[in-house]
Amino acid sequence: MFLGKARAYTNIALIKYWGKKDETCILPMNSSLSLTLDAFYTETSVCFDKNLTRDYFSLNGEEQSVQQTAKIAAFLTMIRQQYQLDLFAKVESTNFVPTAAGLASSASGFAALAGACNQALQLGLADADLSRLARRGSGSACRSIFGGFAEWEKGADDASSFAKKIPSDDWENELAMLFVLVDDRIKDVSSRDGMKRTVQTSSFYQGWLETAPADLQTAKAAIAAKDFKALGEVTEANGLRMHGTTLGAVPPFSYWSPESLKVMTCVRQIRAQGLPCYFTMDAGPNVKILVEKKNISQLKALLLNDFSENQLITANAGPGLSTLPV
Ligand SMILES: O=C(O)C[C@@](O)(CF)CCOP(=O)(O)OP(=O)(O)O
Repeated sequence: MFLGKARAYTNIALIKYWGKKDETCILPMNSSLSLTLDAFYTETSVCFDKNLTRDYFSLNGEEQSVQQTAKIAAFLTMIRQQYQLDLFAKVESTNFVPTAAGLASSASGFAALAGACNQALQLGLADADLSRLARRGSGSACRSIFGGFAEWEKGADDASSFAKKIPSDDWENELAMLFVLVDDRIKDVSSRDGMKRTVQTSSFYQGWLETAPADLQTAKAAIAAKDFKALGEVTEANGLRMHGTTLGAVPPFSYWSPESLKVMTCVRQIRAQGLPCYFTMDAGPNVKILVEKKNISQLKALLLNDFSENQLITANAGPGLSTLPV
């Protein structure tokens, strides 16, 4: 038996990954940039065992169905092919998220799984190759190998598409993110399905591709200059442009719920009153607000006028992947 265990934290994209050039290899159409957070993480253990006759996956102590295990099994099959292995594995993941409000991201899960496999099989992968491995599980997972700010260079092929840490002089430690949980019954389109439909059918997708590279450069310059206003503005604009592409898809769709829009309006009003804060959203109705750590208490107090305490979760910058004792 070969055992491995790792912990990885979720990351939130400030410049979004939205659209694949290659579905099998998970190569993106554009480069992206994220902030790894400390509030949500996944611990994953893997056991490659010759006595197993198929892959098993349990999440938060519950055995998952074959269908739910499909993404994990596909990742393990890629590992078996890449490393000429004929062993099945048992994967056990625990998501440490303050609430079950669907915040657990595939990013922390697959980054942790990549780290656990690296340890179990003693692959000795350096960060760039670990990032590539995680990317094969879920694109955004490649950024969770690193703490703080990470840039996922889209690259041209499997070998050149991976993330790296952005030098920031630890500026991320002066920032925070406030999650506003929007309780929404509508079943979202998954990020994987959403970006596929958008790439294939959206009349606005070309506009996204034409603007994302400049947004990335603006965000990197803002980080280098520790310019919060510049980083916030490009984060909010880029997120809105990403979501704009879904409205042009066939059939059109949107991740925004009425309460999402209410949060966005609140953020704009609070910003207009002089507290710098900027929102971003991913493949769901929850809203993430980027704010300087010194202002998080005031922001939270203002939001409590419109939202309940248990809808608000604060997060600071988080660390990169760590392997754990097995
Ligand atoms: O995180 C971002 O850059 C933006 C998004 O979160 C916006 F929704 C997409 C993340 O997509 P992911 O779940 O990584 O897709 P996969 O590669 O199909 O598994």
